[in-house]
Amino acid sequence: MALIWATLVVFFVVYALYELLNNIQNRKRYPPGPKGLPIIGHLHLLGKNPHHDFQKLAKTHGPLMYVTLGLTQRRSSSRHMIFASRPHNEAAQYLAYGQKNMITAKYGPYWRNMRKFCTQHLLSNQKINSFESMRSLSSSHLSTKISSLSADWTCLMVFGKKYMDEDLDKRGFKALVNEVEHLAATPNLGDFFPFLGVIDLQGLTRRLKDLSKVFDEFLEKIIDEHVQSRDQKQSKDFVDTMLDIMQSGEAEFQFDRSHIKAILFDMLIAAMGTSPSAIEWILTELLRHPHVMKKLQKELEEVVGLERMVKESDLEKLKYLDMVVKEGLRLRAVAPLAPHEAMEDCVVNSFHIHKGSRIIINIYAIHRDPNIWPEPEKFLPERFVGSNIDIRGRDFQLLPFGSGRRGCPAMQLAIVLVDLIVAQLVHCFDWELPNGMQPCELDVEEHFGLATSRANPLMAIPTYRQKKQCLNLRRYNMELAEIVGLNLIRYVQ
Ligand code: HEM
Repeated sequence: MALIWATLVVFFVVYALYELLNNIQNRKRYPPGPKGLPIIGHLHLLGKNPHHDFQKLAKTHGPLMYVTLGLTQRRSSSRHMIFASRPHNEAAQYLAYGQKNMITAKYGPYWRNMRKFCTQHLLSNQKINSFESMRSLSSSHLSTKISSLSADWTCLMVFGKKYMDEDLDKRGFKALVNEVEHLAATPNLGDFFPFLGVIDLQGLTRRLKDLSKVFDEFLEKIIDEHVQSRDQKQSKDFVDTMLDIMQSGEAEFQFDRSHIKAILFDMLIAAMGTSPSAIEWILTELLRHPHVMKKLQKELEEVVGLERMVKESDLEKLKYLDMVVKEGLRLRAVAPLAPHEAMEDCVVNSFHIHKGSRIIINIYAIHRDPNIWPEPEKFLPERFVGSNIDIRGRDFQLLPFGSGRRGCPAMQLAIVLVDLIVAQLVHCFDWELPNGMQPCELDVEEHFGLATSRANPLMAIPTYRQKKQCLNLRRYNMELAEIVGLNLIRYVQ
């Protein structure tokens, strides 16, 4: 009997040692991270500006960090083809017909084909150039009903015609797009605890359903109009081309009316939120730094003069403008967090990442990393003098448009829009702050959303500075200023 017990004890000891050794050998090294709470993980560490919170945590835990949010896991990380997918997104279930849009689509044939299609038929350099006349001439008689130039240009490019606020809803484009951006970025318990999505404790699902109904009716109307007018049209626009694909049945992926609506929705939201926010942030920094504004005006005077408007063809000669815009997009990242999903188990910087993990690239933190950018919190366009760092996703220290497969497909269009509108506003007007406010008093509080905008509207007083005062030009500029969301409190007569 004693022998049996001794054998069993030896067996268990050997087995335990074997298991221990095995575990040590196979132990996966996960990225470091803060201590989390049961069930909610690190959800309680995130406030109204999660990009700031992630940045603070990374100062303690390093650039590749592991946090768990509810029942899902997130890592702040570098990028790779394996991370080319997007995680589950509760808001897009309602607004984008079950993530059938491009922005939140999972990596796969549908996303690949739609991206290729949108790039070819809407966002290629050739297409963007073909809309140049629309961006200048038609602006002189912009409808005052749509208070957004971006909306106007987007409607023209994507839908083939302009739409008025009331075509969407009495609340108007800007208000509804703001609401979408806010809801899409609000931490939704359904994203982290899938079973809670159904209960809708935060009341978000009800608001999402309400919004999706308004947008759905608008997009249905656009498609119907295109179906009815197809035979009379000489040239096809973006919607017509998508209808052709749907009706031909030749798409290599499932493609019906809901897919068309999801893509149109993407373009509308992406275009209306991002570029106006970027412009508003750059103007904020110019108002906070009058010497930069003066230097930019001087460049514009030298290159363009004061006898005519800035044109798209002038942009490549405006080197200081390029630095101002780069620095503005660095300091005030409009899309501060890029959400991705790991498609396979992988190892990054010797840390193990599980398949299915959410990967969040904190563009905001990269842009303010003191190891890369001296005095990162300062607005210093001159930091780009003699530097060939660009914003097109090639240089990983400056990624306002992301990079790689999921990088912004509309980057070229966005750069033209932002450059042109900033140049025109600074060229046509001198700007001052209201009520004797000093430049350093102008706040930079952020409102986190799909596009992170100013929390408080920008108030500024423009004074007309061009020599030849042509009426159309004057009206155009006033509209431009309203369009980018500035609440102009006084126009100079
Ligand atoms: C200043 C303006 C803009 C900025 C800063 C910006 C930035 C970004 C960023 C950071 C991403 C995510 C990249 C990633 O996940 O790695 C993105 C994706 C995207 N953007 Fe933009 N964007 C701008 C303008 C636009 C415009 C005007 C449009 C449409 C007309 C647009 C359409 C899209 C789409 C469809 C995606 C998703 C691409 C995909 O997932 O495959 N963006 N953008």
